[in-house]
Amino acid sequence: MKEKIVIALGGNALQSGKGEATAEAQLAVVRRTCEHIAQISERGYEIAVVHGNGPQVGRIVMASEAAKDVTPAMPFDVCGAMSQGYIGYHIQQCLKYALNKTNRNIPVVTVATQMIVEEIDPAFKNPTKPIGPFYSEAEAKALEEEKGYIMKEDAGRGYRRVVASPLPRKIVEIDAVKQLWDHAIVITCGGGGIPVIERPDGTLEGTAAVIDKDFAAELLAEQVDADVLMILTEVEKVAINFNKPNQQDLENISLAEAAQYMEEGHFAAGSMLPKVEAAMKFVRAFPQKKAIITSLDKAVEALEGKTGTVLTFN
Ligand SMILES: Nc1ncnc2c1ncn2[C@@H]1O[C@H](COP(=O)(O)OP(=O)(O)O)[C@@H](O)[C@H]1O
Ligand SMILES: NC(=O)OP(=O)(O)O
Repeated sequence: MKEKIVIALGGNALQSGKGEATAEAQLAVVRRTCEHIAQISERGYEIAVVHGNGPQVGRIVMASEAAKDVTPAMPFDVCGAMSQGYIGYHIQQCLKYALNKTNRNIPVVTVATQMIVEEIDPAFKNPTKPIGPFYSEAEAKALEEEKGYIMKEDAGRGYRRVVASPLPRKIVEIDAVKQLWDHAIVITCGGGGIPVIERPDGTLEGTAAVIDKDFAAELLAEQVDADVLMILTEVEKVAINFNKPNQQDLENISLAEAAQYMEEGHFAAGSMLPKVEAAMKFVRAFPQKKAIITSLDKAVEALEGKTGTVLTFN
């Protein structure tokens, strides 16, 4: 039986390091990303793809607000849905092309995916998720005053707007994803899913937030009984003492070791921490399975056990 893998794509899979925001720039990066995903598919894995959307949804919100004199501004959840649509479209187009090059006619489909979050999630009172472009400190202060945004420094890279990032609780379209699984590569839970709150009468209501895509990918991996949760980012391995002279890259780590390093503060909040937390949650739920954190270009090698940080229960 083919192994199932849920792949979470980090920011560098969608945008160049310079963060150029045009659709053309994104398409060029996605083209390269999809070559790697096609290679994974070629190795015989069944795949679902989850992608981030922080920069994209931030820019859609900005564009929508800037155009409000011409056309009504879109609510935040709708902007999230738009980001799923255009990122999914780019991945569909490029992945299909990459698969066809190896004569593998596998359908690729994006599911606009809603994710139930809890209205009482404390994240709504403590926004942490960076979205949109980077700003200088002075620009950030001006935006706080002008627009009431909450701006925070993002891992030494500049200031960004932050929004609430509640935990994903339930994938609304999970039955559709499961049915599609045997027939297609499914792009789902994009941007962590469109955050919705379930009312007592069963209706769903979109809310202003951006869910962490690594946590969403983990939930998906649990729900589809995936064999591997693979989180792809910029670094080949997770490290302790990251960016310090005594940095040490981690290869195979147990749940207990990961917990200890986390406790010691080795993983930066908002960047590596959610990835390690998602990986830990997956192996806690499925002690026989593994989570891999590595870079896009090392994904195939990591699946062959040659590199990456591999987290297992023991
Ligand atoms: N302990 C660590 N080990 C490795 N990378 C780390 C660590 N702490 C922080 N990082 C940084 O976190 C980044 C990944 O987070 P981020 O860029 O936010 O993710 P994404 O790939 O999902 O966009 C890495 O590229 C690295 O710069
Ligand atoms: N939604 C989400 O996690 O996006 P980023 O990966 O771009 O932060």
